[in-house]
Amino acid sequence: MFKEDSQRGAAVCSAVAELLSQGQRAAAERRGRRRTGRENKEEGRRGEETRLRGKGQPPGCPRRCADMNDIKLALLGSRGAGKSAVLVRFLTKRFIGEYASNTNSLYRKRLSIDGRQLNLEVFDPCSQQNVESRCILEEPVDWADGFVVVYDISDRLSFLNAKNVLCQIKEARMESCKSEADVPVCLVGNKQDLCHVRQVSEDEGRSLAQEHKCPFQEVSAAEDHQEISGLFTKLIRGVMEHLKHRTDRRRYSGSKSMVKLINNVFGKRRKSV
Ligand SMILES: Nc1nc2c(ncn2[C@@H]2O[C@H](COP(=O)(O)OP(=O)(O)OP(=O)(O)O)[C@@H](O)[C@H]2O)c(=O)[nH]1
Repeated sequence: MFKEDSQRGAAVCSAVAELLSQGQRAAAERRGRRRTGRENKEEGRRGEETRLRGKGQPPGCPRRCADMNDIKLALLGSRGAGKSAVLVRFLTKRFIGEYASNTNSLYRKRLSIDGRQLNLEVFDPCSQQNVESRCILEEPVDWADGFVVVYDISDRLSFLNAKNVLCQIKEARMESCKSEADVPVCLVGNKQDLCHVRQVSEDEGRSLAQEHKCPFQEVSAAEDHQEISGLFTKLIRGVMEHLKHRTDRRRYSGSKSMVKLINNVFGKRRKSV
């Protein structure tokens, strides 16, 4: 059981590290510096799908007005919790059933919320990669504006992982941006249709969300679209509000410490390359 827990923890760690490493490449592009051979190689390997667009401004600068319409979210959670299913339900209203687990995906969609045209990007990391080489962060990162943390109500370990992830996000935020409001996050208890084999009560989910002051919803990606849509819309509104009030995006140290903290929890040591 411990081994499985540690594997799941490693998977979450991998997801965050991958997210951060993508932000690192985007930050490098923004600074307009030449990328190293290693970065070019990695970029080529991952292909177009996960490539991020540079914004032409250095990390730490406030967003320009146009950028306020670019919303970036990331899904985090245990392997098999239903991250892809939840996301695809939101984006396409469909439930496909099986999703590729061995690739990272960056989904893009234009949508309108409260009369504003938004460019949404959602990063859905694969949680099965080798963690060893990925828990490394040495450059500024500036990517996700909000997080969706997903667990499976029929899998207690996935709930415990979600708890850890929420703590990491909070701690990293406090460390990097003391004066800033918490980063928008929502907690999703997926697979509500499996309530006959439930291992996590709805009250537990709700009280965890209250503890972290984030919205919570139990959903079934297999059966329902409305609740998932409502949850994402709420999160995106939160991100829009958050971006409006944010003038200083000092994610550098926060992102570094996020990886460090996650590594601490899951027993990984930082390495240099
Ligand atoms: N019964 C039920 N099954 C679901 C639901 N959502 C997802 N699943 C199933 O759970 C399995 C995992 O779903 P994914 O969306 O691939 O989970 P994931 O978190 O993206 O997994 P990784 O990509 O491996 O990290 C798939 O077989 C889905 O069909 C749900 O709401 N109800």
